[in-house]
Amino acid sequence: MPTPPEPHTGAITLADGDVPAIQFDNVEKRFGDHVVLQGLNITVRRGDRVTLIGPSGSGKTTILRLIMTLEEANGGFILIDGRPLTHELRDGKRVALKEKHRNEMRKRIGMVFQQFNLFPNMTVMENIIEAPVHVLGMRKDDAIARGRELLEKVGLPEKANEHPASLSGGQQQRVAIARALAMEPEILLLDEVTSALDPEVVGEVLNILRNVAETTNVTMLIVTHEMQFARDVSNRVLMFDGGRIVEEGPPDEIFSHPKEQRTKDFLSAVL
Ligand SMILES: Nc1ncnc2c1ncn2[C@@H]1O[C@H](COP(=O)(O)OP(=O)(O)OP(=O)(O)O)[C@@H](O)[C@H]1O
Repeated sequence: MPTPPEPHTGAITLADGDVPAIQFDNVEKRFGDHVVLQGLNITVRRGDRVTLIGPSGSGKTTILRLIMTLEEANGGFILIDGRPLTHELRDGKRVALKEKHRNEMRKRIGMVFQQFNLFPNMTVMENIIEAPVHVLGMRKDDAIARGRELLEKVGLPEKANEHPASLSGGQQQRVAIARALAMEPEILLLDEVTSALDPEVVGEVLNILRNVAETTNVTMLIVTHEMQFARDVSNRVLMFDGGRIVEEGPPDEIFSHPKEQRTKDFLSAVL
C-alpha cells in the first residue's frame, strides 16, 4: 500500500500556471549536529499573509533568515517567484548559485527585525534611502521623495533629519518599517517586531503594519507573539514544533478550533 501523504506539509496546490511567491522544497537546516528544519515544504501564494507560530526554538526565525539569505540551507531548495534563491538542481546535483544571483534575489525581500538595526550615525532619511540608492541605483532625489512618502505612511514626517538615538523604540521600529518598504519588496518578513518595545508603543507599530497589509499586495511572513495582530492580518497560520509544521489553517480555525494537542497547549500558554 502506498504511504499516505504527511497530513500537514505546508504545501498547497495552486491553480495551473500560478507561481508561488515563496516555496520551500524539502528544506533542511542544521546548526552543527542540531537539525533545526527537516524536509520542510511550504508554499506561500503571492499576497498571502502567513503567520508562523510555535514554541521557542521551533525554527520560525530560521525560516525567515533562510529567505533573507542570512542563513543557508543544508538541503533542499527555496524558490522565490519560481526562481531558485541560493541553490538549484543541475544534472541531479544541488549546486550553489553565484553571489550576484543571490544579491539580485535578495532585493525582492525586505525584513524588519526585533532589534531595529538602524545605522546609528545616519539620519532617519539616510537610513531609508541608503539601500534604494546604493543597491537599486535609484536617483537620490527620487529616493528622498519616496522616503518622505514613507515617513508619512509610518506617521513620522517630521523626523527625517533626526538620528535614531533621539527616537523612541516604537519610532525607530516605524523607521525600520519605512526602510524595508523603501526597497519596494515583493516579500516582507517580520520577525517579532514588537518584542523589544515598551508595551505602550506596541499598538502604534502594529497599526502601521495593519495599514501596510491593507494598502499593499506585499506577501508577508510574520513571526509574532501578538495573536490578535496575527488574527487581524494573516490569512494563514502555520503552527511549528521541532522544525515541522504540525497544523495549519486560517487564523479563525487555528486560534478558535485547534485540532492538534500541541497547538492547543501552545495557544493556552500564550493567549
Ligand atoms: N546561529 C545559530 N547557531 C546555533 N544554533 C542556532 C542558531 N540560530 C538558531 N539556532 C538554534 O536553532 C533552533 C531554532 O531557532 P529559531 O530562532 O529559528 O527558533 P524560533 O522558533 O524562532 O524561536 P524563538 O521563538 O525563541 O525566537 C534553536 O534551537 C536555536 O537555538
